[in-house]
Amino acid sequence: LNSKICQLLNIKYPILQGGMAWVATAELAAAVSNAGGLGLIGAGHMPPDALKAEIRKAKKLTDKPFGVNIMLMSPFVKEVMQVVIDERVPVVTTGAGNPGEYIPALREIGAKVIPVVASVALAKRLERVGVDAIIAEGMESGGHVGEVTTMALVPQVVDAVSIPVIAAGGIGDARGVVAALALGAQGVQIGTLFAASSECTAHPKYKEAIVKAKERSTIVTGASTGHPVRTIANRLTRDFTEMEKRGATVEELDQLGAGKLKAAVRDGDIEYGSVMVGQVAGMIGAIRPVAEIMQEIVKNIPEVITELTKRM
Ligand SMILES: O=C(O)COc1ccc(-c2c[nH]c(CNC(=O)Nc3ncc(Sc4ccccn4)s3)n2)cc1
Repeated sequence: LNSKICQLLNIKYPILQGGMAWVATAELAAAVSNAGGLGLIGAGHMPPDALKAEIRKAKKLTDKPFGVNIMLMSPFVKEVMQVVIDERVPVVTTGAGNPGEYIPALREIGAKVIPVVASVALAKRLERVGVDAIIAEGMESGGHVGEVTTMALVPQVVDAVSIPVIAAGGIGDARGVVAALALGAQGVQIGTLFAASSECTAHPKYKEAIVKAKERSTIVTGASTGHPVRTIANRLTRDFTEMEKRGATVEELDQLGAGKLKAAVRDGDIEYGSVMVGQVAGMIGAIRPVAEIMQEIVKNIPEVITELTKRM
């Protein structure tokens, strides 16, 4: 399975692990990089020193390339960009915003910059400012989502830009990877499946919630705040939906959401926490080591393609 992404990022398989806030710590990122993909530390709302420590930990756990995902809504975005530059992190992905203003500084140190986008318009805007590739993320994914599905978004982004496109959202096995390649993507980004791994340091109750979830267990709330977020339906989403119906202000809703991702992922509060999980959770039946997850995907890709060609 060769792909421009493998050459661009110097990795064996064009499989990135989503840089999920609170979920994607150095242990998970290093395990995915050691397994031949690209691991990404999720900076989330981390202060700069915490991120530096995480990057140093990852450098001890793997000598393969790994990256950092910067959430552009973080109050520390400027400081963490500086940490990424000082630490010479080779790959930077960004989410929940437009990284345009940071691209010159990142390109200066030769970091590959790969923004996550949820629209063709943003993909075109960012190609123009010189990003290296685009992660087109469908609304099947967990966390902060756009409004277009992976199946519809990916081919339209592929047609709109000439830089490599990585598909994200709803990819849970080799069939999803082959489908993404068929849509014109050069690689995939996988979040929920890697969150359900042994090396992921999330709370066992958060991981158990992924294994128990079905394809209809998640709901998107917060559209009225401008940050629609996909999580497992629970008491928090019921309270959130109630408040939205009663016309709560954006501040009140953001107040309700604040700190709830940490509550779910770190403290295992899956009733009142924000259990950010994608729709592929329905096909995840167990927590497995990253190497096993990666090897099963890579082994099955040729079989999926052979099965397809037999039907031609
Ligand atoms: O159009 C523009 O200029 C920028 O607009 C954008 C709008 C959306 C996106 C986008 C969609 N998906 C992604 C990548 N995925 C994510 O960013 N997923 C996330 N999950 C949890 C996060 S923490 C958070 C964030 C908001 C509210 C509550 N918590 S961020 N980025 C990127 C840019």
